[in-house]
Amino acid sequence: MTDTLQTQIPSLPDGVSFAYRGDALYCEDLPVSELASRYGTPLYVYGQKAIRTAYQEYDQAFGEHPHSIMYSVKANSNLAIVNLLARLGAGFDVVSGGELLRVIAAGAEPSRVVFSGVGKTDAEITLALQKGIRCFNIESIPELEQIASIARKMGRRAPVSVRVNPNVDAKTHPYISTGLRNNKFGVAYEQTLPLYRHAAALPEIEITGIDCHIGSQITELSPFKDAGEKILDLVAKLAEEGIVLRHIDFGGGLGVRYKDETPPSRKAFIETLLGMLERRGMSRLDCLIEPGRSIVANAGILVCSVIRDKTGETKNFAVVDAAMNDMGRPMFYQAWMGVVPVKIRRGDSRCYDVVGPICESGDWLARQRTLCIRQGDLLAVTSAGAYGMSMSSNYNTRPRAAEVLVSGEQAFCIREREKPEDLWRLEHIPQP
Ligand SMILES: Cc1ncc(COP(=O)(O)O)c(C=O)c1O
Ligand SMILES: N[C@@H](CCCC[NH3+])C(=O)O
Repeated sequence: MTDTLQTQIPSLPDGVSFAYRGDALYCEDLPVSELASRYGTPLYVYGQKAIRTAYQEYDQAFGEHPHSIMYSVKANSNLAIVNLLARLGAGFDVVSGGELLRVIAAGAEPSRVVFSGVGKTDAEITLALQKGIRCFNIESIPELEQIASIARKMGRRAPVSVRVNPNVDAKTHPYISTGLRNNKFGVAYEQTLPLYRHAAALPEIEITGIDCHIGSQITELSPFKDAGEKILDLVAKLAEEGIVLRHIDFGGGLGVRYKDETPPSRKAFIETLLGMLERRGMSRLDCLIEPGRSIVANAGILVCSVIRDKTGETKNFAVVDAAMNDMGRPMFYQAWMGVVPVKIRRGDSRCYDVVGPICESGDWLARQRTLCIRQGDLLAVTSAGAYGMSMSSNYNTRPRAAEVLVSGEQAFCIREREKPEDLWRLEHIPQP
């Protein structure tokens, strides 16, 4: 039962905002244990320095090349994080009217927003036209017709860029792969040129660019190169026909280290994109990217408390107060998330499955981890800044966690912990 003596400092995926000082985990200049006692658990903690650094690495890698970094809001849509990125100069990739209103509420300019998604409703298209977004990334021919018809009625011209499905394997989890022919996303490669020709003939449509996004958590450059070259072939063919684009949007998708992945650096990723443009003499094109995970994943942790140390017949369970409703990635994608102690304990360690209190066997955060813990100890799920809080739910009437943004020695509560009564606030009992 007793394994090894846990004395080593666990490795963290990215040391920008999070590091151990002695035995204690810190977010920038604050001990995470102090944040947990101040705000309770489960608690999302984000380091602003990691977000800032990631954004600036992208920005600097572009050098003088005209570019826009359109942060993909779905990764982490907290107003404070969107606001921080807006102040750094980011634009935004949104996929719903809600996300559009959210970025405007956070202080972003609608003219710096691109709107992606296969199912934009009439109400969302109307809202986006009223607000004056930078462009729609259109994903089908019927969507083009619908946007044109709404723009006509409003007496507007709609800026559009076509999201192309290049039929390229992103070599990632099938649920987060989006650029294969059988995925629902984008316009089929072969249909793209006829669609542009048709769009160019519509007076309500203003063609601005071309777009592709082939998936998420991509850890090699080759899928980006394969997709990029195919898109640039289209740009060249369009130019021959007199359809001149202003921008090319290579989408997001750059992976991060959760465990031992070695994704390309942000710099290498951008150099690859710019290299492709230069080789084709297309350097005048404004270059857009839509990163989400690679800006926020390693800028956040999810702090939880051990409720029970439950020794099973065949397994030990560390039952914690965070669950699949707080962090769904393990359940959705069998994703490996790091789990580290907030204060390192010296002593005998055992092998645990780290699980939540929800009534589902899929409610696990990590499996087979060697930990030295006691009831009441704090653990941190690492790399939790992306697709954590933004995918959370209230399943089992569990109030969502609080969120805190740390800057040096200062912590700011950027979302209060929900109260149970918040959860039924919109519900009504019919009168008998
Ligand atoms: C259209 C679009 N752009 C950008 C992103 C951001 O992807 P990532 O978080 O992998 O950078 C996504 C999500 O995969 C997306 O669907
Ligand atoms: N939710 C996914 C990423 C999806 C990207 C959306 N296009 C994840 O947690 O890995």
